[in-house]
Amino acid sequence: MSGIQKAACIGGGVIGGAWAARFLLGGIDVAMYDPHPEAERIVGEVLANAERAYGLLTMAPLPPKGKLTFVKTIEEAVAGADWIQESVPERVDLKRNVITQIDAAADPKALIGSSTSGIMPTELQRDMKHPERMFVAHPYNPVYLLPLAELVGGQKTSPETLELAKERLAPIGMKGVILKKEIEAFVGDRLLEAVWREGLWLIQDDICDTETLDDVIRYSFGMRWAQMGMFETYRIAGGEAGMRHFIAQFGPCLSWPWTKLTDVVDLTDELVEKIASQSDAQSGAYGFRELERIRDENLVGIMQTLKASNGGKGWGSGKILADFEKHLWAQGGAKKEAPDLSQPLRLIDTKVSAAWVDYNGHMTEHRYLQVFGDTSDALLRLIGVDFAYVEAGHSYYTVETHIRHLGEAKLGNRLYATLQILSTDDKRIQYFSTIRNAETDEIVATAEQLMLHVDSKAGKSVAAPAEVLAKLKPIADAHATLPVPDGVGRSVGQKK
Ligand SMILES: NC(=O)C1=CN([C@@H]2O[C@H](COP(=O)(O)OP(=O)(O)OC[C@H]3O[C@@H](n4cnc5c(N)ncnc54)[C@H](O)[C@@H]3O)[C@@H](O)[C@H]2O)C=CC1
Ligand SMILES: C[N+](C)(C)CC(=O)CC(=O)[O-]
Repeated sequence: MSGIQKAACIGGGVIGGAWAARFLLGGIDVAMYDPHPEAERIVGEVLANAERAYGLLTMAPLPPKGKLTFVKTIEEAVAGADWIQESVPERVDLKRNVITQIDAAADPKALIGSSTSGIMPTELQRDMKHPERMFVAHPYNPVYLLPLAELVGGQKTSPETLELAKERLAPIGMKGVILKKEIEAFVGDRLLEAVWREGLWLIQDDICDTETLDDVIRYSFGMRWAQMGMFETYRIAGGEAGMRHFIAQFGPCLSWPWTKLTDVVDLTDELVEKIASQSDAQSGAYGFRELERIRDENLVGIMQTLKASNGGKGWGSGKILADFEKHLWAQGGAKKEAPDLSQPLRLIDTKVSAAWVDYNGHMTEHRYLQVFGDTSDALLRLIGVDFAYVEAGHSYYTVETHIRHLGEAKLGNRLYATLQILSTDDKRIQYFSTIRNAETDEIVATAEQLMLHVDSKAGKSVAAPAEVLAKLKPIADAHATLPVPDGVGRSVGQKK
């Protein structure tokens, strides 16, 4: 995957700020131009929320954060950038002027994406000298979490540009979807606007208020849409007879008078006030950034669940997350220094996130196992048992775990985990992991575990190959000289 080396963001509001966060957390330096007097504060707040969300999203090693520079002109921003993202307000004249200015100053090979929600790229590239490298890269809010960018070319965009854009987005965890033709509002916003238009009528006509309308979405089809789209969902809704039956049954409803679809409600001051005050009653108890954080935690939870779906292969946005993590591990793993074998291996650094805390106000039981599991995975990667190894049909499975809870971990506590190998043979690894509070170094929990090397297709244990054992042996030999940790061999309820 050949990625972006340096990005420029022109416009740093809701979307430009979140693009910057996506780039920076992907390890890419960003030059930002936005004349707003508070641009630095606004982008800083978006970045803080994005960092918090990534901390919850993944244990994979993120690259060192890119450097963010605020500059005074478009020319300064685009200098040396190979991806330029325009995110200025949605006005054709303004966007066209800004894009023409970018075009004049940028390297002719740099890609120029526009965040526009609906303007055709042909309109935007009209006055450019190098229009072949300009396209729409329409993201979804929050750009740093939602992986999609609709890639739309105009009449003068080259097909190679769209393919290259797709390729460059992949290493930062994004999925570029190339549309076959340009159309106003692309695919996503055409669908969203149809739903929004109908929603506005339902409020205007006092059928429901904003809260009821949102409840209808989030308790029903909103949940479906997070994991399957419209057509896959309706295929299932057609029962055993599938899509043809679904269309035969529900297709005729489309011409019943259920909907006002193409009529646009008149957004009078009165209607705007009605919607705004209903929305205040619904969500006004939360501040804006607080609502963003709640949204981010929910999105993270959904993506993590989808990552575990489909027999662990990942599904939808969870598959994109799994692929992103593979990339991060491959990158981060390659840069790792040789481990210090003279002591237990420090393999995991993490933080207690809001989603990990239970009704007792501290880290809940199963998250300990998650940290210990991640520690085991880190050992496996160290000895060459990585994604490619597992995909090829072999792995290590955990067959026994004994966890002792010795301290408390509270929300936001930084933790680290070390691992000491106790014994090995060609099939088994017995080891002892310790989670400590990174600020106080106090032990929070320990786990003694046993893993077995398996042929996952045959479903039975087999000896690990020589190349894995060769990487394991020096660690096991070095750890055999360390004192046996306190707690090894303990059973439940046993006195010291
Ligand atoms: N807000 C959303 O949900 C989404 C917005 N978009 C698109 O992203 C673009 C930006 O929208 P938002 O971020 O929501 O707007 P915004 O109003 O939050 O941000 C626009 C930013 O552009 C800056 N700006 C104005 N003139 C400028 C110029 N000449 N050069 C550089 N910066 C300039 C403003 O100071 C402001 O910070 C629009 O094209 C919009 O359609 C796309 C997807 C979702
Ligand atoms: C409201 N909007 C048209 C700017 C929304 C988008 O373009 C995409 C999104 O994030 O919903």
